[in-house]
Amino acid sequence: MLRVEKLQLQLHGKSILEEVSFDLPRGQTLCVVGESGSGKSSLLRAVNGLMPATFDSLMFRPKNGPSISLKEYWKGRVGLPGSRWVMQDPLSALNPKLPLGLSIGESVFAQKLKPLELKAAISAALADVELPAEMAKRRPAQVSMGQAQRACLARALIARPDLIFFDEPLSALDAIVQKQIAATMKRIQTRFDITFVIVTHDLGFAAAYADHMLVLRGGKVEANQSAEMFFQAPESDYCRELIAAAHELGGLPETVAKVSGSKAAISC
Ligand SMILES: Nc1ncnc2c1ncn2[C@@H]1O[C@H](COP(=O)(O)OP(=O)(O)OP(=O)(O)O)[C@@H](O)[C@H]1O
Repeated sequence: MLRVEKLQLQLHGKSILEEVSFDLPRGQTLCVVGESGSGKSSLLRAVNGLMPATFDSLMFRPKNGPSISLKEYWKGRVGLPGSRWVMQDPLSALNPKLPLGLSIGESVFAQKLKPLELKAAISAALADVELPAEMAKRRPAQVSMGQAQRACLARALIARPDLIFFDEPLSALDAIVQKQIAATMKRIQTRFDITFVIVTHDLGFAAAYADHMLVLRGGKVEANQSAEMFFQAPESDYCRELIAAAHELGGLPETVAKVSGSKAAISC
């Protein structure tokens, strides 16, 4: 549903992304990993037309329509039709002055729902992310970080997106809440047939979650593989080293086979 061929991004004369390609089928998850500064967030922005990238081809196929060439679509607009974002820090993503219900409802204001319909849609979105309807009245300062991130998920979900971009969605949360929200994400992905692109530093999460892996290093692709192949037979020494390091730190499940690392240097 999202195919990117040879995307290049230069900012102020510096190469940020070089020949990045991937092809993500509908309903699946691409995890984008790589050390800090490798270009993960820039890739999400570039794929949404928010940065001046060049590419051979960038095609997006919404659920109920033919493929769209984003080069054409972006004449006069940005973003991908039917997509939403969930960011790393839920508290800065939500308006502190607005009750959560209004922040969630903002996503569908353009649909001009009647007040009762809007209220029902907000309650349903909250229920989808396992929050009670009364949360709609609370402001961000009156909820936990995990509840705030669930509200951000509800804000994305209420618009019934085809695709959600996540930028480090769990990194502001403790391990138990991470696990619970990851389970909610998986459930809503299956239920609503949504495609996910997730930037993460957490290889353990990627091992449990990804269908495809895109590993960036210094703006270049180190691996573009199915997750199964990536964890069994990674494409480069650097990726072997990443997996070995995650094993050493106890960040990968035992079911992921150990691969022997090389001497590739990893910085964070
Ligand atoms: N607007 C910008 N202008 C100039 N350089 C930028 C801009 N945005 C990002 N960069 C540079 O692009 C490179 C990649 O940054 P990016 O934020 O995409 O990395 P990242 O992999 O997402 O890092 P992190 O994991 O720390 O968030 C960095 O060298 C960064 O300084």
